[in-house]
Amino acid sequence: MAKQYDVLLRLLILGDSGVGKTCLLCRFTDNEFNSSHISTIGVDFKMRTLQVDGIKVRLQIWDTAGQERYQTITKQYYRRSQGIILVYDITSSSSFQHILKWASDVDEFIEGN
Ligand SMILES: Nc1nc2c(ncn2[C@@H]2O[C@H](COP(=O)(O)OP(=O)(O)OP(=O)(O)O)[C@@H](O)[C@H]2O)c(=O)[nH]1
Repeated sequence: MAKQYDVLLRLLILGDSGVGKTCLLCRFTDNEFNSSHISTIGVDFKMRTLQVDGIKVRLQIWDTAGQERYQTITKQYYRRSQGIILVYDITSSSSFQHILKWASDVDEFIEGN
């Protein structure tokens, strides 16, 4: 059986609740958009495999809940990822300002572990 991928990369999406993290991921993996907002509970993931310079790269992208009450769960995934995508809503300045907080949380968690 042909190998399904050559490289596996784990990415994590972070940002305030409602900024569009799940929608962004659904568009990227399934080319779909759903206008209803159902908050992610804890974490969820989707995959997409791309060809990059002849190499099959499988992206395993973890979508996290933006709500504060899930942060104990979502922080467990910081260390397991090889890349982090920080998302904000272009119509919400507070969600943009909070990007600094998300980034410093990641730094803090990674340094402490
Ligand atoms: N107009 C517009 N609305 C969007 C866009 N992306 C997402 N939305 C809407 O924003 C709302 C929230 O989107 P989600 O993707 O569920 O947000 P989220 O960041 O995953 O939220 P949590 O799971 O609570 O952290 C939904 O009602 C979407 O329809 C966009 O590009 N344009």
